Amino acid sequence: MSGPTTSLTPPADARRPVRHPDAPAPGELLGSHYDRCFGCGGEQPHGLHLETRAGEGVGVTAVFTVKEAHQGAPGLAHGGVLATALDETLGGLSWLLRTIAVTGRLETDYVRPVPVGTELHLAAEVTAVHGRKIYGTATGRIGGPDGPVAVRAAALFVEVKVDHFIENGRDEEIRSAMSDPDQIKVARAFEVNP
Ligand SMILES: CCCCCCCCCC(=O)SCCNC(=O)CCNC(=O)[C@H](O)C(C)(C)COP(=O)(O)OP(=O)(O)OC[C@H]1O[C@@H](n2cnc3c(N)ncnc32)[C@H](O)[C@@H]1OP(=O)(O)O
Repeated sequence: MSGPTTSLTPPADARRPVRHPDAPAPGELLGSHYDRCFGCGGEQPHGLHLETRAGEGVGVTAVFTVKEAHQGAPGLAHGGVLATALDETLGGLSWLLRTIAVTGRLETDYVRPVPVGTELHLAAEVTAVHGRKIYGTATGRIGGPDGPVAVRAAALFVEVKVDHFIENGRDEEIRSAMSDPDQIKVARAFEVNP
């Protein structure tokens, strides 16, 4: 069979994830990796404005407030928006490994409806690493970190170099990002072997 292995179960010889020694301290706000990001960008008016913090171990937490613009059914969050919130939270794990990685696969379970106005408390952790593959899980709870689980995800991220974005992104945004010293700083922070 050709094509990628799509299993979200880490292989038997996967290694335990290790928090990078220079990872942000537990509780520290990670900040946005790109200010126009739909998930976390402060300059993205249509975005989710997710704020993610480093957690203990190789974990992060985030809070997403479901707004009127995030509806699918009347008064309820759209499933795709919730998947985005999970994806973005899982993306924040890059800061703890100090590895740039993109989503290869994301599986989402929708456990209960999420009304507009809800504060969704998200938590994600890396569960295993195998070569360039980073396995993670995430949950979203209603109203607080111990609230009822509304959504769950399992994901496989694949490590990439900064070139992944330079080679594939639209020229206009790449040029703008490359001329922004803050953006260069973010990219450098992840480049363990520049
Ligand atoms: C600065 C931080 C930036 C963080 C951004 C966070 C934003 C939130 C997260 C996102 O939404 S990222 C955007 C959505 N994702 C993408 O746009 C990724 C699009 N896909 C790709 O670019 C490529 O398919 C990918 C980089 C994922 C893989 O291509 P490669 O050619 O680099 O990988 P390769 O085919 O060599 O596979 C490497 C390993 O990963 C496995 N793999 C690759 N794609 C997979 C997949 N889709 N599902 C499962 N496994 C996959 C593959 O089987 C293989 O496993 P083995 O090492 O065991 O052989």
